[in-house]
Amino acid sequence: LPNHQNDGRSTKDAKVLILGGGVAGVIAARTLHEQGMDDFLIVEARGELGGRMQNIEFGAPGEQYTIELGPNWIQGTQTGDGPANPILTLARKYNLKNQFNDLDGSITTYDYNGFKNYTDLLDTSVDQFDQYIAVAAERIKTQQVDLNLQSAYGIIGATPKNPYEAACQYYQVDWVREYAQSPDQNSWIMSAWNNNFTFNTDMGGFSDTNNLCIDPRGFKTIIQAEAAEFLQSSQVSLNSTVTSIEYSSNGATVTLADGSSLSSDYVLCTFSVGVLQYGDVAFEPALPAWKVEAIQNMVMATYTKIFLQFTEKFWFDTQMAIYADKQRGRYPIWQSLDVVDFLPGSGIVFVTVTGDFSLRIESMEDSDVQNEVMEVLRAMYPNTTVPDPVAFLFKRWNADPLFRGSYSNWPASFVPGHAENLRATVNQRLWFAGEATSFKYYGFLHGAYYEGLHAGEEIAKCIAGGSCAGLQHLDDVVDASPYPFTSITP
Ligand SMILES: Cc1cc2nc3c(=O)[nH]c(=O)nc-3n(C[C@H](O)[C@H](O)[C@H](O)COP(=O)(O)OP(=O)(O)OC[C@H]3O[C@@H](n4cnc5c(N)ncnc54)[C@H](O)[C@@H]3O)c2cc1C
Repeated sequence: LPNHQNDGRSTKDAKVLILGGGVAGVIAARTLHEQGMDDFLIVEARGELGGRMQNIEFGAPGEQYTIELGPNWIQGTQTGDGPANPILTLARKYNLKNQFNDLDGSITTYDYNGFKNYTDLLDTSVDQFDQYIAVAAERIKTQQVDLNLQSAYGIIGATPKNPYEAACQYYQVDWVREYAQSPDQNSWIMSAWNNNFTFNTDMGGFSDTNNLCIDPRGFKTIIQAEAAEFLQSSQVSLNSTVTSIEYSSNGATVTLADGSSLSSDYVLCTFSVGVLQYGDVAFEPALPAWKVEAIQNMVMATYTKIFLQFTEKFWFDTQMAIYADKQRGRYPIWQSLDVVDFLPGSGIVFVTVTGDFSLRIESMEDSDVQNEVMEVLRAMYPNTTVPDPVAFLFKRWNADPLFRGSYSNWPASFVPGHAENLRATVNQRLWFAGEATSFKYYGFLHGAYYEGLHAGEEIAKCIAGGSCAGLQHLDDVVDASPYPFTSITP
């Protein structure tokens, strides 16, 4: 048998198995490579790298355009020569075509009877959003308990009272800031800080600008091109679905769907928290209770873009539109790609739904969803003969076993100890990284980027040092106090 012991390589299949070839996996691999450690293997179920960065050609034959099913924006760019979002840095390096998306100023508003101007309410909802962030900062100073956003809006006196206020709140909370969950499912304090770290330059954020990727190569091109700079074909195994991960303090063995297995000294798991919650991958031994609690306590939100193409544009000339329905979250946010800065002449408009509404439409037939969407569009344009679309498409992110949702979102019951445990190493050998393990930028591409970087650096240190404890965890996340009302008799 060949013996690799003397050439510095592991006798196992790789020193590090990187499970998942999304942003976190690719950047972890690049980091190991930069540290001179090339004995790693990326194991990815799909036929390409990029993970949730996915695009397709959409439209009638001969009228097709590249659209993004997953991430679309570089969120928070750069202010002057301040810190740059690393996704922006990659975009610059690979000449990614991206454009400023005017999410504050280029908006038309509608309700179920057609056009209706309520942009003043939108301005109010921006002020309310700023207020809830400011109050969250005060609560942190005095170590007050986290609450959910619905409570936050109630406390600052901003609970929506009609469909217009609800639509504007949805725009600010569920949509612009991409929490993709209704306010009752969001942490107040952490969502405020998640917002600040990316968008608020006073808090170290990049900028409050969102740039939309409209590159015909697709957004994923930046991560694939980056991988092409350092990755050898022997360092990546595509079309390889992991079914189980066996780990001990000596290393790990990963089993694939075809029955084959791979062994390593270290394993870095970058699967989404949705995949981990769902139990798509078996861990042997079962993960410890502190890790299970952290995984199950995070929320995997779903964000769904529903694309339509028409032969002729009949809709708003702004980049954005808001539709206020009697039911909050029913086909509320519309984006036109058929504008001068994006894909002029494309005839493409799309509507986004999130959270429970996403789950609802994932359980429906495409044709039924299309009928509902068209009903809304026809209500928005009562005096126009709105034809049926020539193309219609949406991706079911929650049903996809490789993702089980779109991105993580911190609920009020998730406290910093849980975040530490979500990221912590198990038995020194089993590591975790991905957008969800980012304290500051969970949910975002740049969160996945920084987490891949961090895990790569830490694993490289372990390898260089011979061994190490990994990232530490708390055995118990303690936040509760004993039942205090001793004077109350049962
Ligand atoms: C609809 C949508 C819109 C978004 N919008 C934005 C946006 O505009 N801006 C932004 O910054 N972020 C956005 N995001 C979030 C962003 O896409 C993620 O934060 C980021 O891509 C996560 O990268 P990751 O490496 O952590 O995980 P992933 O990209 O999920 O990588 C994990 C990899 O593991 C693979 N995998 C899973 N299970 C297995 C298995 N059993 N065996 C082998 N491989 C497996 C998956 O195929 C995947 O490639 C959006 C996401 C979605 C879905």
